[in-house]
Amino acid sequence: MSKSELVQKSFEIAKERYAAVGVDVEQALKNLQKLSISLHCWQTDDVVGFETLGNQGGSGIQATGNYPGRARNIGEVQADIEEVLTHIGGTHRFNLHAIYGDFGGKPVDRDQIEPSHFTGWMQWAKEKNLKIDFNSSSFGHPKSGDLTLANPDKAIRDFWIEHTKRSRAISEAIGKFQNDPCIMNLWIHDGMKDLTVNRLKYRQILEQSLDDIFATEYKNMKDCIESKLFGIALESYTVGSHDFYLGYGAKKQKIVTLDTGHFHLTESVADKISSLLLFTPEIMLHVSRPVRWDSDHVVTLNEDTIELAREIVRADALDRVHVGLDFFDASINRIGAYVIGVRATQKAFLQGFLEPLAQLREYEANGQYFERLALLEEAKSLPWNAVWDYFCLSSNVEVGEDFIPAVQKYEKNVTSKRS
Ligand SMILES: C[C@H](O)[C@H](O)[C@@H](O)C(=O)CO
Ligand SMILES: [Mn+2]
Repeated sequence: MSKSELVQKSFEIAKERYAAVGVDVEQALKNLQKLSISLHCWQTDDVVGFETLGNQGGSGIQATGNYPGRARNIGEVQADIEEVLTHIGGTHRFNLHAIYGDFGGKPVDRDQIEPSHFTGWMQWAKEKNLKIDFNSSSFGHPKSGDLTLANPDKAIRDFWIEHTKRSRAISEAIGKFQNDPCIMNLWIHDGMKDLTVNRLKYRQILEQSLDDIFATEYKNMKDCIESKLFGIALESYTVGSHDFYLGYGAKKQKIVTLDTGHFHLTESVADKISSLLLFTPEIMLHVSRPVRWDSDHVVTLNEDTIELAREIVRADALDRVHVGLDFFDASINRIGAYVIGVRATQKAFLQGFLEPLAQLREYEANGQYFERLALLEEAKSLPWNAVWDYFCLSSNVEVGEDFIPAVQKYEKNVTSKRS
């Protein structure tokens, strides 16, 4: 029997097995097909970008590793993303940072960026059937320091306010061009290495900066605000903490971004979904994998990711949740990193779509908690992977580990030749 016949046969059996617990597999496949994941540009080149002045690094984040083949220009980022797309089913988005503009070799400072620096990206994305999301970039610049939008120094603060306003205008232009809202994320590293006696003051300044930035209403972009627990060399205090942005988001109806690497390791990000859905308009996710800290490891199919996906499906909130990735591992094949991360995220959602929810909820309503736990446990080993293989087969992408040689081939022919 050929591999595809085997996949087909296993799928038919899985379908029956799932039907027995009240799950419609065809519907689950449709849902998975609709799940659009925003591929972050920064795994291609270790968050360096293409500014002529150069990204200085630092500002609380750090890509570690020196695996060969980093993308060195826009053409290489695009080629790498195109390669990634050949290994994943579904239709996806592309998440661009402001430092990845096409600056034509000119020194364009961050308070000077314009939509014209991103028209090439828009054109490319249209050709590749991708929608673009956007991010302001406040890190890795001579004016980044420890404080940007929360800086008491008006000149520095105004520089970053201008950058962020321009990032919103660029997002608006992108959204208009692609006839689909561009989701713009705002993350700043602002904080203190050591103890501060001015926690309130910096947060007051940040609130004022955000009010100024968000004063212009746009129709074709949506604002997201991303908190963080701490950054490297900014361990004692983060101005934009989760409480801060949760409060701001609820008050001003902004989208709160949940980066799964930005919380205490024993904190459940999945548990936050239902609360945010009640008080904020939508949710943006940065799916990541923290190992001991916000290490930005490649997403894998672990308990945290599965539980996060399940909570979104259980809340029937896919139309209010934007799923993006955020990892940057420079120690392994970067294209492989994307493929593993996207596929793991898709698998997690597929498991959510295949959950025997009606039966579980019936048990819960009846107070049958043994039965609920038993079915939750059994559901883990229902043949979801047969459905996954079928999704890959019918999406014309490699089934199972077959993507490994395909990624190796691109490495041999393309990325290994980059110096
Ligand atoms: C490069 C991204 O903006 C960055 O990863 C941010 O989203 C973040 O998570 C910082 O830790
Ligand atoms: Mn993030």
